[in-house]
Amino acid sequence: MSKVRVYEYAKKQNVTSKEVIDKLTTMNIEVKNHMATLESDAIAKLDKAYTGGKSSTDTTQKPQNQNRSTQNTSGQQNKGKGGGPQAQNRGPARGGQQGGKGRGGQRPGQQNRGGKNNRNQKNKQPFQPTPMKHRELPEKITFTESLTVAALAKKLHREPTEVVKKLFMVGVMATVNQELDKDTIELICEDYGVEVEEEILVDSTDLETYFDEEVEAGKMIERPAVVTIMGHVDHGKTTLLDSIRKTKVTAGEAGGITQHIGAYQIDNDGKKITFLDTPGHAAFTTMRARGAKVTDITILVVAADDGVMPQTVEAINHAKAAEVPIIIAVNKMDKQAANPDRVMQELTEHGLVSEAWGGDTIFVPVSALNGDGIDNLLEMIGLVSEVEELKADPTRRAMGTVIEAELDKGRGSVATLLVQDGTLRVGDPIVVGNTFGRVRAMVNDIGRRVKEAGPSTPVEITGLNDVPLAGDRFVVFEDEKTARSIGESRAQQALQAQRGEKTRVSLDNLFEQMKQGEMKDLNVIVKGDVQGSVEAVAASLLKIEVEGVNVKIIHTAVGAITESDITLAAASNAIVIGFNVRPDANAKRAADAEQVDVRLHRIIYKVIEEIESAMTGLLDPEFEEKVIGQAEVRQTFKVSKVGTIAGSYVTEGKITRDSGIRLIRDGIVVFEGDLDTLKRFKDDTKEVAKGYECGITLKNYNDVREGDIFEAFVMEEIKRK
Ligand SMILES: Nc1nc2c(ncn2[C@@H]2O[C@H](COP(=O)(O)OP(=O)(O)OP(=O)(O)O)[C@@H](O)[C@H]2O)c(=O)[nH]1
Repeated sequence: MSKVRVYEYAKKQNVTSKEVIDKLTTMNIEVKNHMATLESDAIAKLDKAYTGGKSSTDTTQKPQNQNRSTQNTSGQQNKGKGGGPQAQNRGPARGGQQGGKGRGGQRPGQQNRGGKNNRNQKNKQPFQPTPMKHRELPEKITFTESLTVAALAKKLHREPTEVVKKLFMVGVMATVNQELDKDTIELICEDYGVEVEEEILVDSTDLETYFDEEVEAGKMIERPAVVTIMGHVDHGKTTLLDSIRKTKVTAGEAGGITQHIGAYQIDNDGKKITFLDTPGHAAFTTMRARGAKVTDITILVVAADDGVMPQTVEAINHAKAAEVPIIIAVNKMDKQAANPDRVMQELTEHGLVSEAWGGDTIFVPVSALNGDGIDNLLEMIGLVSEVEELKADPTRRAMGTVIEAELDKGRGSVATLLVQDGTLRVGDPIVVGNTFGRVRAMVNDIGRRVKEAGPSTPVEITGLNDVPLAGDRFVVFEDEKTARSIGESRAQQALQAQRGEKTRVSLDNLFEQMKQGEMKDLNVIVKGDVQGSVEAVAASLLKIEVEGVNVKIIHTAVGAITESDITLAAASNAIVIGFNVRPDANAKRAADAEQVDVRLHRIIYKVIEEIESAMTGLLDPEFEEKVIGQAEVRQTFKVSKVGTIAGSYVTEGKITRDSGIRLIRDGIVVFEGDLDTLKRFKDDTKEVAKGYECGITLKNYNDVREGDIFEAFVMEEIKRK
């Protein structure tokens, strides 16, 4: 019979050590304390008292899954008293724990092991203690995304093999290094009775996440609307901006007339409105392309004497793509030639129907020059802002967008920021795009130094380590160290991203994106040579029916593909179709840089075919012609049945048997077709290189003359982007 200490015995009987000691005292058995060893006769007596004589230390009676504790107990036996308190501790502790958790279930594997141990015990082989400490199951574990079996076992303080067995029991065959998904992890943890929680990793360097932070509804207050003015060249954007500012800037403010930064704020009957002075639509869309939505309302200026012009349409489409409400300012109403009805009529064609005509677009006749109608315009802005319910929480950390930024010789990096939420203060540690710093000085729209700026306020700041880009987001952090580390890792990431690839939609990856459910709308911009062809292409595109994706025409116009088209395409993840038109040099460069897919066509059904096949994943490989060589005809021989043999001399590159041939006479292509035979002396040959003579005949063409030039070309498949 084994020796057992008092506390061990107490644990087995689920009583306190003191109770056991008391009982022993009544039996006249003296023990010093709970660590005292019980002799076998004492155990027998206690057993009698507690269990009516059934031995409590008889290990062979126990469930097999307690074999490990048995193992330890037998170890203690072998080692005798030298086993030390810790070693003695293990066996019973585990036994108690298992009993406590009420888990009597046995696994076949464990039985086997138990059997083996029992044999060991019988053979009295020296005991090898298990290296892993037996630890209690944790109450709760956490994981992110997934865990390997080994990692899960470690978190559960269990042997990996035990977890593998458990998995096996629930029908999951897994090796120790296999990744387990969320469901499986939860299943296993449930089986162990351990709570489990998935931790969602938040990327602290992603500034957008701060914009998405939950805010208390109670702290939200009304904020000024942010307005952008757009329109065709010379329709009066600048004049309107000036006119609004002059009428509304308080007279007492010295220097209030000169606008200091690319945005300003006015007070209209106690309500503030912020105007952004973005030069043109491109800037507006560039910001959007960078993920920033800054504009709440767009004022579209249309000169009443000129009507809707190409850039008016472009502005409409930019605003629509950004889903920003549009107010029409029909300008130059003071002019004799003003014809507001015509403006209304023309805009109807672009889906902007005036309220007077039963639509819901606000039209305000104004004269930016003499100030007529400006009050009405501001009132309408107020009305739309109310409908939009523009709100922000001034108590939050400040965040917003860069309106413009530059490097100033004296002051270093200078950035105009639009605070969109929270309140920005001098001294705030800040991350702006891929730059960081502390707000050193802050200046408002009229050049005054300010200490803080609330929602919808434009301010100019200094104190950044580098110059950010227009459209970059900014977020304030609790300390400079955090700001620095986030700013630095963002700069690092940006560098890596520059080297890596962007995934813009292109016809080549369209099908892939559709399959992955990333694409619901295929945004398309159509540019064409004449209005008729643009409309025809757009109409045919809209007729394409492929399940899972919708063609959405976001902009159409007559003329070459411009940089602005590319910017809009990049911001809206659109492809550009050019029908009988080409991109200009700037557009080409921008398309390359932004990786916008530009498709050029001359035949409508080809456009449709291409888009359709891209949608169904059947896009044919694209080929490009490559000129491989040139030969000059030195002499011709007419041979009956064969035709004209051109004795030629290869002047450049090479001519190959399977190349296509263009026959050029006086700079004009007179024939294009296939080569029939290519011979060196009398033998057929596969290719003839520069500096050699050869005989060439063409398939179905005999009018070859001395002095003609053969241009050899091959069609090469080009790798899709
Ligand atoms: N008669 C009249 N002229 C106006 C009015 N608004 C603007 N103009 C004139 O129209 C011309 C163009 O005005 P701008 O404000 O520069 O036009 P813009 O749209 O800003 O032009 P860009 O900056 O070139 O795109 C200027 O000569 C203005 O004086 C108006 O309400 N009435």
